[in-house]
Amino acid sequence: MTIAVMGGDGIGPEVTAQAVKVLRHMLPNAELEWAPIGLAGIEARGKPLPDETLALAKRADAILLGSVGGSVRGLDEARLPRAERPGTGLLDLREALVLFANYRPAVLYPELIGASSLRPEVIEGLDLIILRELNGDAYFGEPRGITTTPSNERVGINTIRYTESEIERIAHAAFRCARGRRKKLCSVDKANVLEVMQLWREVVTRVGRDYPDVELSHLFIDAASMELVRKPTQFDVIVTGNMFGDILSDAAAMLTGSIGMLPSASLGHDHRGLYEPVHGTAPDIAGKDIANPLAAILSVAMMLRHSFGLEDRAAQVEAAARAVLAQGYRTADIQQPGCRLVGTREMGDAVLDALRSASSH
Ligand SMILES: NC(=O)c1ccc[n+]([C@@H]2O[C@H](COP(=O)([O-])OP(=O)(O)OC[C@H]3O[C@@H](n4cnc5c(N)ncnc54)[C@H](O)[C@@H]3O)[C@@H](O)[C@H]2O)c1
Ligand SMILES: CC(C)[C@H](C(=O)O)[C@@H](O)C(=O)O
Ligand SMILES: [Mg+2]
Repeated sequence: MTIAVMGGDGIGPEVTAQAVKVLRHMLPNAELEWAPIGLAGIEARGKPLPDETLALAKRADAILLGSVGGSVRGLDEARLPRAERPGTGLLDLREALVLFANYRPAVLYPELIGASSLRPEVIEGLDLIILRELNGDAYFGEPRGITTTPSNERVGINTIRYTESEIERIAHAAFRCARGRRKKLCSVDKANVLEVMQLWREVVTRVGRDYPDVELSHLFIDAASMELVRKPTQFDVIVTGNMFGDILSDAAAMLTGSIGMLPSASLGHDHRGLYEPVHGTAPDIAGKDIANPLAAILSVAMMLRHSFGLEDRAAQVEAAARAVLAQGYRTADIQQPGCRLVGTREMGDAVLDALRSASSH
C-alpha cells in the first residue's frame, strides 16, 4: 500500500514527522511517498497543488497531511488571489478527490480535564464528532470574486451553494455515523434566514426517515455555538456545512484542552481518505519544536480505522496517546502544574515508546 505524506508548511512538517514515526511502527510494510503542498508546493513547483502532488494523491491509498498556509514571498496570503494562496492547495485536493465528508472528533481525554477552558463538570465525558461537509458552501460556490459595480464600487462575492444530492450524501454519512455511536444527530444550519439552509434542513429531515433509530434534532448555527460551550456533552454527532463546520470545530477543539488535540478524516465515496490535524500552520510557534503532535498522531489512528479497517491498531494508537498523557507528558499548549513539559519530538517518541511497551506485554 502507498501512503502519501504531505507535511505542508509551518508546524505541519514538524507534527507530521512524529505521526510518520507512529505510522511506520503500525504499518511497517507501507510505502510512504512525500510531496509538497501549500507554500511548500508554491516554493517547489510554483503552485499550491503541484501536478505531481495531485497525481500521487490520486494513486495513494491514503494521505497524511500536516497543514498549509503562510505568507508567500512576504505577501499576506489573505490578500492574494485564490490560485496563489497556499490554502488553495488543500481546497483543490479536497475537491479533486471528492472528499466531501470531514469527520472531526472532539474527545476529552480525562487527563486533560484541567486543561480545558471550561469547568470540569461541563466537559466531563465529552465525546462528539463534527461532520463537516467539505466540497460545497461559500468555499466553492459560484459566482465568487471581487468585481466592480456599474457605479464603480468594488464588490466582494461568495456564494453559499448546496445541491440536493450534496446534502443527501453528507446526510447519509451523518446518519450512518450516528448509528454507529449513541444514535443522536444534530443538524446545524441557518434555515431561519438562508434559502440554501432551508433546503439543507428539508433534505436532512427527509433522509432521516431512512434512519428511524437515530434521533434527529436541528439547531441554528448561532444557538449551536452557544450550546457547544454551554452543554457540550449533549452532542453525539453534529452535521453541518463547510463554513459552519470549520468554525465549530475550532471551538470544539478548545473543549478538549487544545486545538493540538483534534485529528480529522476526510472521506469520499471509497476508503481512500485524507487525514490531517484540524489545526493550521501555527506560525507563532513554528520551527521551535514545541507544537503538540497528538492531533497528527491521532489522525494516523483515524487512517488505520477508516482507510485500512484496522480498528485494533487504531485503538492502540489512541491508547498510547492516552498513556503518555497519563504519564504526565505535556506539550506547552496543554501544560498543567506538576506535569512534564516536552517538545514535539519528545512527545512523538513518548507515544512510540508507549506503543512499543504495549506490544511487548
Ligand atoms: N488544515 C490546514 O492546513 C489549516 C487549518 C487552519 C489554518 N490553516 C492556516 O494556518 C495558518 C495559521 O492560521 P491560524 O493562526 O488562524 O490557526 P492555527 O491553527 O495555525 O493556530 C491557532 C492557534 O493555535 C495554536 N496551535 C495550532 N496548532 C497547534 C499545535 N499543534 N500545538 C500547539 N499549539 C497549536 C497556534 O500556536 C495559534 O496560537 C493560516 O495560514 C491558515 O490559513 C491551515
Ligand atoms: C486552511 C483552510 C483552507 C482550512 C479550511 O478552511 O477548510 C482550515 O481552516 C481547516 O479547517 O482545514
Ligand atoms: Mg479551520
